[in-house]
Amino acid sequence: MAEKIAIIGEIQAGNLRPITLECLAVAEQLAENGEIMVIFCGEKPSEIICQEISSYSAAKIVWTLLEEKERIVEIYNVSLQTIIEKEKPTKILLGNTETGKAVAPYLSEKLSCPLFSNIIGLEKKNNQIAARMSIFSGKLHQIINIELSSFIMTIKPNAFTLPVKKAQKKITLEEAKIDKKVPVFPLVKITKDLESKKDLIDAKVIVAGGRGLQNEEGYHLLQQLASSIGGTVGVARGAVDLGVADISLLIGQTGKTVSPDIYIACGISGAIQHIVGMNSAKTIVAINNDSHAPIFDEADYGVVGDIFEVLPALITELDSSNKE
Ligand SMILES: Cc1cc2nc3c(=O)[nH]c(=O)nc-3n(C[C@H](O)[C@H](O)[C@H](O)COP(=O)(O)OP(=O)(O)OC[C@H]3O[C@@H](n4cnc5c(N)ncnc54)[C@H](O)[C@@H]3O)c2cc1C
Repeated sequence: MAEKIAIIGEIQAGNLRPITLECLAVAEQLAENGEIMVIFCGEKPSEIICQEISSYSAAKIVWTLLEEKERIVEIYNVSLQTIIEKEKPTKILLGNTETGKAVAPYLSEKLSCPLFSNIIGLEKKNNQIAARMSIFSGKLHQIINIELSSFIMTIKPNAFTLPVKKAQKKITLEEAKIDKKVPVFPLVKITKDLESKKDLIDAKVIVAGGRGLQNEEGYHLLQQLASSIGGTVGVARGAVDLGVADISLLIGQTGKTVSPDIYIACGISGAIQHIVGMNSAKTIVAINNDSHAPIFDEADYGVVGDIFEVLPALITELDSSNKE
């Protein structure tokens, strides 16, 4: 059977999320000479996004529009199901993101298609696929041999290198018209998260703070450091409990899972519920006044010190080197 791989694309604030390209990297590994398509549910991809996708191996983009009041999981899932039932892909790839985690189990059940989630590595030999899966909140990796021709797979953000760009080619752009049903639970209101300008999940540099921030002044220092280094602010539970930061910035078991290139943990003890959300960061720097804090077991670089002394010094140093 010829491979036909569908990727569920994600657009945020008009930009293609890196996870969509990471799914393309996986699709290229799986497809060999098969067809790859990207499906966008919600908005029409811009010309720039179409051009970007056409530089990789995708041959087709299918999109469908959802009005703001229709952007709820119930309508989103049914719309995707309709497109997939028409396109009949052999494999479906999507990010292990908040969207992906809401869609993948639904599609798996409705299409009676097995789901492999949180994949961080892949090897294909003949017709057998060995997929590395991150399980138990990242504490273990499980390797599974897949001999099925059809499946759904969610890809952990930042686990795969982006595919190599090729010369742009012509790509088919097709709108899917879908009869949307009236939702059982209508949308009341969408509230925008004003604080986090960049999504934490896609951030390459994260400056995170915990209870050690102590007060608004500590949180302000964290924001200043983030701005000096071009990073995004995240927090551990202690900072939320202090009342200085919004829960939408929480990283960990009940918060977001992040995998940035650099993670700077300021006044965070390193409880397991926090660690599971950030331990796949490439480089971890910890600043804590307790040399025995468990966060130092995870850190590549550590500073034992008071954040009210270390952060101002770091900000001054960074700002002066930024000016040079
Ligand atoms: C079911 C469950 C789910 C949870 N989910 C999450 C989650 O998703 N994310 C999460 O973060 N937590 C989560 N928690 C809470 C978690 O167990 C910890 O309580 C929490 O991570 C601790 O946050 P913290 O590091 O900010 O605070 P603390 O543990 O209080 O640590 C503060 C640290 O700051 C240091 N410090 C204090 N003052 C200074 C200073 N001036 N300079 C430098 N260092 C200083 C201290 O030495 C200490 O190490 C969860 C807990 C449960 C039970």
